[in-house]
Amino acid sequence: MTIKITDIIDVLVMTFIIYKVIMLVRETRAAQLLKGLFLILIFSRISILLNLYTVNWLISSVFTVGMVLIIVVFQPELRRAFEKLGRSNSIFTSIVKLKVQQINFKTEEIVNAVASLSRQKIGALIVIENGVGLADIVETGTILNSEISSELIINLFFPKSPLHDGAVIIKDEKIVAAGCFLPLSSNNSLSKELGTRHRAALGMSEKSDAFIIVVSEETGIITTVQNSSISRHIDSETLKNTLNKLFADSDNTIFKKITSGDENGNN
Ligand SMILES: Nc1ncnc2c1ncn2[C@@H]1O[C@H](COP(=O)(O)OP(=O)(O)OP(=O)(O)O)[C@@H](O)[C@H]1O
Repeated sequence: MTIKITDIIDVLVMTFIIYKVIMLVRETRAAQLLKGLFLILIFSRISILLNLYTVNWLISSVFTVGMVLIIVVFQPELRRAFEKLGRSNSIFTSIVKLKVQQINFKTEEIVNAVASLSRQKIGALIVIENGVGLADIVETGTILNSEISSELIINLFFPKSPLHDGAVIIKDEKIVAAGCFLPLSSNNSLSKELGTRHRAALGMSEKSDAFIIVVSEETGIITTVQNSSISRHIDSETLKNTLNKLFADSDNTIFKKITSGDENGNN
């Protein structure tokens, strides 16, 4: 006798179904009943094997009527069991919620830091890594690998801080490095009022798909740069929406759909 792959699938599916049923009815009145049904099934098989036709007929009849009775008598338990089954994807939902929280937290910390730096007119250059790796840029600065926090970002750009010169690099949930040197753009059409900080941001975006935030030391104006495109006079709300979308997009497609609005359903 050869065992086919479908036989294995068959056994696995049945094992899974039985396991699920046991888990659903465990510690309910229905558990006792299931044991009873199981015994009746065994007796039914035995009666077939021993050719006890009348006994088998009786058992089959009891079984059929029993099935109807089960549905009537155990209606509340069955309802609860199906409700439980409906909630069984709650682990998945929790993971998604956690991911949304992470994104919201990260966005909030960055936006708060940028808003504060802008108010205080402290120059800043923040690079958020996207699809293209920035290991070579990270190497030019000081490795931090710290949790993202607005206080840390503000501190790093504080004029007297040893790492305030250069760019902060953010990757996933970490501030990877600070004081990094970015490639300067040689674009001649860049406005004359924008100096080397902005030129460095543009240069970085010409070489990668990173999202770059610049805070001007002179004016406090917030500028964002991505794919060689410069957006000036960005307010906190716009930055928040852009970052939420950026982080959601860089996550996998399942999270993408759900995180298009924040936890409360607004964006
Ligand atoms: N290649 C670079 N990589 C990273 N940071 C740079 C680079 N070039 C300049 N910077 C940062 O920019 C600062 C100088 O900013 P500068 O005033 O020239 O630029 P800016 O675009 O006019 O900005 P701001 O409006 O803040 O004055 C430096 O102190 C340094 O922190």
